[in-house]
Amino acid sequence: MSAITVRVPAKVNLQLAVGPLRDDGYHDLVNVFHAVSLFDEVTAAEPLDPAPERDPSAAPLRVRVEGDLTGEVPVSDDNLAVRAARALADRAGRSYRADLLIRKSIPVAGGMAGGSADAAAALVACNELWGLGLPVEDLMEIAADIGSDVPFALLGDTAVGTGRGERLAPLETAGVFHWVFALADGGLSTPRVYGECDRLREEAGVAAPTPAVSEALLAALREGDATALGQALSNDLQPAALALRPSLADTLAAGREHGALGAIVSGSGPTCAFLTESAERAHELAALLKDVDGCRSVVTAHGPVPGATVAG
Ligand SMILES: C[C@@](CO)(OP(=O)(O)O)[C@H](O)COP(=O)(O)OP(=O)(O)OC[C@H]1O[C@@H](n2ccc(N)nc2=O)[C@H](O)[C@@H]1O
Ligand SMILES: Nc1ncnc2c1ncn2[C@@H]1O[C@H](COP(=O)(O)OP(=O)(O)O)[C@@H](O)[C@H]1O
Repeated sequence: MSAITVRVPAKVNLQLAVGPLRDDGYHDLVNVFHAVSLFDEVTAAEPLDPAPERDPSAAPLRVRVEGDLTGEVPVSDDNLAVRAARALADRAGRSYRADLLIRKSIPVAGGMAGGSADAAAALVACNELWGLGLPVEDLMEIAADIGSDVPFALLGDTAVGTGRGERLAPLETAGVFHWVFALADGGLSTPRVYGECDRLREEAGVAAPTPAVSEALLAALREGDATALGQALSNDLQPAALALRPSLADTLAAGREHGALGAIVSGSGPTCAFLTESAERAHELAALLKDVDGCRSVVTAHGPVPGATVAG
């Protein structure tokens, strides 16, 4: 096969409980991930130019990015998809080549793990393109070294992540949940939001709690109860995201006023997520939120959906 395309979903965090800062610079988490139907696509293709023995200057891994607002996505070796492909080649012990094309629909630096999704998609695509046949457990290990959210993009559906979010256990869910996402202008830096969370806790003299999964959330997922799920959504990073981007409070309030079952900042933000009763209600709410200040665009999606999957 000379090209493999993988489709990979965005995530929203249904619960993000942030524990103390660890010595390695990460926080212990209980992170309930939920994959939603907003997808990036990554194609890994055999390069058409001469093999390296004939052109030693040719880079083994190259990347192009297509889509709206892809300005902040690096097209260098720092791209998370390139880092993932390189880590996979290193594991296989050979200098494989690939041209990667990322078609982005997931907002960049939006708290929906688009970069992590691209890394997971690159692992699946290159594993196939290079005929490595590595099992998903091996891909999971490589994924965790790239970033805390990357393993979940391989797994998809709904899962709880512990440790720094990379140790996953799938969660039982029933039915389909309907979401509206309000995308903001510009991103928020994940380390900066974690740093602000620590700062706010210190300022308030509050010790970081030991993170624990919400039983109410687990029950709502098991029963497919959107009303209960809306009430159980929680995000310990939300106060920090709001401190750094105060306009998000207005976006969340607008969603609640228009009847969302739950309104929350997704992960480190600035994307805001709204849960609704039905696909129809999601479209109605999306239309109402379109004109809210600070809202760049609004999309609807459903979850859960599977993780990185070879297309076609
Ligand atoms: C906050 C979350 C919620 O799912 O995602 P986003 O909302 O940004 O997508 C994640 O915890 C982000 O995971 P990811 O984006 O993979 O982060 P990593 O590359 O592993 O780490 C980037 C930086 O975030 C901080 N970090 C990340 C994970 C963690 N458990 N504790 C942390 O403090 C650290 O400062 C770290 O250096
Ligand atoms: N393939 C990629 N897609 C998006 N961002 C990437 C990618 N590779 C590296 N990055 C960098 O990672 C940062 C965080 O990206 P992203 O995963 O979209 O956001 P978040 O961590 O908020 O979910 C971006 O600011 C960008 O500089």
